[in-house]
Amino acid sequence: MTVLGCIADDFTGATDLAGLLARSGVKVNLHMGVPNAPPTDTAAFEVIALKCRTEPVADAVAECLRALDWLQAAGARRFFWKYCSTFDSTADGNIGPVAEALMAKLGAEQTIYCPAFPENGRAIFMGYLFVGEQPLAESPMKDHPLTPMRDSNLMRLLEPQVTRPVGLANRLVVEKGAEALSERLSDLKREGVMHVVVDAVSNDDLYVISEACRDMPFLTGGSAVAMALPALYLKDGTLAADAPKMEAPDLADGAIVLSGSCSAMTRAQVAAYLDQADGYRLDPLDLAENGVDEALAWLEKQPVGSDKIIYATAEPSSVKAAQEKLGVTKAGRVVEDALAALAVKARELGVRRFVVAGGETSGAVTKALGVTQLTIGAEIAPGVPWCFATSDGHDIALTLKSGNFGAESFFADALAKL
Ligand SMILES: Nc1ncnc2c1ncn2[C@@H]1O[C@H](COP(=O)(O)OP(=O)(O)OP(=O)(O)O)[C@@H](O)[C@H]1O
Ligand SMILES: O=C(O)[C@@H](O)C(=O)CO
Repeated sequence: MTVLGCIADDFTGATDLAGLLARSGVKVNLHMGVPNAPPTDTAAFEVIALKCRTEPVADAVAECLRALDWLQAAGARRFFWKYCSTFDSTADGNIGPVAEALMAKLGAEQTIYCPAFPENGRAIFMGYLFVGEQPLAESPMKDHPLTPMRDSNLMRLLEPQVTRPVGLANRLVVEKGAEALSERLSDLKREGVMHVVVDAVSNDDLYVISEACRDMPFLTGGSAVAMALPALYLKDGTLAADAPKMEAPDLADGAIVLSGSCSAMTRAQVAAYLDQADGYRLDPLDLAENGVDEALAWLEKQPVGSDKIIYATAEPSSVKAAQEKLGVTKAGRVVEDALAALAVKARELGVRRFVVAGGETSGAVTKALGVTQLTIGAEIAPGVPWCFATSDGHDIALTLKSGNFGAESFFADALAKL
């Protein structure tokens, strides 16, 4: 029986969530896109990865409603809407509009918003989101290529995205425990507050939130607020433990790193990996004019077993220059299309391990590889597991790294782990 049906707004976010849920030992199924076939052989936790973070609002809402239908058909009665731990969105959405549409369909009167992920330095205090020790809007997220985050206050970020009132359950309440939090949520509900931002600075806070909210029909947040749910459901017998961890299949040596993330952490990771690997830099302006042939030719010349990286990762000034010339959407698209084509070429050349950095990038690459379902393997860094899939009849391993996650040595760490 599916206990929790989850919808994630990008692919790295979905593997992050699936990896944290699987830490508990329960079975997690991860689908890339809404499956075409009706649910069969379902798991306690079903996660559907969408690529809707920066889609037009109406498209994102429609796709999430389709995902909800599928998850309901899988038997789920509780649902989780996973977005980024840095609340990546614009004033138009999509976090709020999707939440309101799913709530309307489910008849849910209230939900919580908790993007905190303490193991990765995301904390919420008095409704303000911090990245490490910096408020969100002072962190490198202010320069994100698609969703620059220029305010740190989650209530102010959410308000323009929803039609119903937004409130806060602050850390002073969470600190008092699950009962106090439940009371605060009930008080807010009586006042007509439908959308409640909940503070959390530690995993203990997240546990309290899970305890208080475990039976709400609809929850929203980053991955970490869902992490404690399996343990709670196991404890009260709602769930029996399975053995979900998949041993890595036997894979050939070939590996490649494909990076389309321009986050501060990915920039450091790319620089570190270039010390040991051969690299090819993609330039969006050149791609828009001349296409991807030169990069494909470079890839063909690399030995299949060598350490190699193809990256569009660039400093904010260079991203801005490309966006000014091409427009934000086209600059992103030429890079995503190129990395997708390069992934397919790499597979044709015998590469079987793919390390991909960036959520949009991961969406483009997995789509091009025809990957629709993944199983979860070992965790490389908090929120970044190895995943296994088949592509064109071959077993492959993929890790889809959220832009900001992992240590500086992440790419080498990932490949050393398989
Ligand atoms: N040099 C560049 N100039 C302009 N746009 C770029 C450049 N390099 C990458 N991009 C685009 O920037 C976007 C980066 O988004 P992506 O989601 O892949 O990374 P991220 O936001 O860092 O990761 P995450 O969503 O996991 O946090 C993509 O659309 C990518 O194509
Ligand atoms: O929550 C996060 O930070 C990540 O899982 C993510 O969504 C990155 O795109």
